[in-house]
Order: sequence, then C-alpha cells, then structure tokens
Amino acid sequence: MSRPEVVVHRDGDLLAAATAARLVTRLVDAQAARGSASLVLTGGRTGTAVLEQLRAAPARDAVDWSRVDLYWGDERFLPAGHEDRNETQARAALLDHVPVDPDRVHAMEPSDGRFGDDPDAAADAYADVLAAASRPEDHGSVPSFDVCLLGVGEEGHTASIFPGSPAVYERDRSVVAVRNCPKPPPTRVSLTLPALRQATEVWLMTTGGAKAAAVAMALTGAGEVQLPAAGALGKRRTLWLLDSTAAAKVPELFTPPLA
Ligand SMILES: O=C1O[C@H](COP(=O)(O)O)[C@@H](O)[C@H](O)[C@H]1O
Repeated sequence: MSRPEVVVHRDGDLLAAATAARLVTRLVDAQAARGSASLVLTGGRTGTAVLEQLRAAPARDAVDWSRVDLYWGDERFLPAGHEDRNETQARAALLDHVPVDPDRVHAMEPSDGRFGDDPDAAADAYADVLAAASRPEDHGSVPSFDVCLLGVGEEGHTASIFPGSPAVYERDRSVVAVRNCPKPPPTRVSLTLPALRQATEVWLMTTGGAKAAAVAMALTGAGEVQLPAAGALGKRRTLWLLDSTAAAKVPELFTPPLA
C-alpha cells in the first residue's frame, strides 16, 4: 500500500479544476497503456464539483469516454433517478454530457430496481459486477481500478463507511449494505475498505474547515475504525487533494506549498 501524499489548493474551485485536469491526464495515460481506463466515482459536493469542472474543460475530449469503465464507491439506496442518488448527480454533472458507453456505466441498483427494497441483494449484485470485471492479474474479485475518487465526511467517513459501523469491520465482502447511517439517507450500498484498496490510485478529495479535524487525524495515525478515510489507500498512490481550509490542521510536515 502507498503512503498518503497531500496536495493543497488555495480554494475549492481551484481544487476541482486541478483535480479534473489531473484526472484527464490519468485516464489518457491508462488508455494509452491498456486501451481502456477504469474510474470509481464518488458522491458529495467536492466529487460532484470535480465532475462539473471536467465537463467544462476542453481537455475532457482527450479522453475516449466510450472506453472508460465507470463504477461507484457508494450509493444512496433510493429510487432510480432520485436527485440524491450519487448516480443521478454524476450523470447531471458529467456523464450525460460525454459519449460514455452505457454498458460500461456500472451504477448500483436503486431501491425500486431489480431487487426491490433489499440493499443486501443490491450489494451482492454489485459485488458480482465487480467480480465479472476483474482479470487474473487483479488477484481477486475486484478490478484494480485506475483511479478511485472518494470524498471525506466531517466525522471521517469515506464512501458510505462510517466510523465504528459494521461496514468498517468487513474483511471478506467487496460490497455491503449500510443501514442507520448518521448522514441521510440512512440506507446505502458501499464498497468496503478492502475493495477500495484494490485501486491503483485512491484520491481523497475534500474542502472546507468542517473537514479539517478529520483530515488531520486521518493523516497523523488515526485508525480506520475511528476514521474510515484513513484506511482508504491505493496500491500505487494515495493522494489527499485538499483546499487550504480542509488542510488547516494538517501538520506542516505533510503539506507542500500551495499548488
Ligand atoms: O454522502 C456522501 O458523502 C460523502 C462526502 O460528501 P461531501 O458532500 O461532504 O463531500 C461522499 O464521499 C459519499 O460518496 C456520499 O455518499
């Protein structure tokens, strides 16, 4: 696993624009090397702002969107098209505006989908999607995603893995149903920490002073049960992409000059 690196941008707009540019480069490189790229999307304000910046960036056309496999790190378990679903927000921010291949957009099941109101069945079905996409070189049932985008909650959750919740202890399954979440909606589906750790690169992105304590704790040795974001590590790279207010409590040792 990689050691976390920190990049601090002056403000949230700059963070979103710079992360969008970084993503274009990473996806183009992956496609040049392998013919396709895989990307895990996140919900939340910062993740959505990055997708909006990507939509607005002319360089987005350097990516062959028809050869990008898209997944989600977590989903709010709500009816299809609900405005609070991470899928709905990602489609509005980017996916409806670029020529993705619908067969390569791997959304999690909604609460009115094939399995009805059963988040465990939705989680199992998504685990099957991941297993079907993994190759022998992935050494398991989760693909080595090129980039896994994640947000960070004020209390340190990432994807829908909340501090001290059953999901944070999960070691065997790649996807779980999550109930009684402290942040609405209460029912969600989430990749687990072992699944997130299959990504080649994990990018944790967050902004705002309300996140400063969680960010500092995650970077200075907090355990993943207390602070799940601390357990999200990429195989080759773990990047914390922050604005200056989210980075305010991170010891100087971790923070290079403003980017
Ligand atoms: O509910 C969620 O929140 C987190 C963080 O969101 P933010 O708005 O504080 O950036 C996000 O990572 C997760 O995907 C989402 O379901």
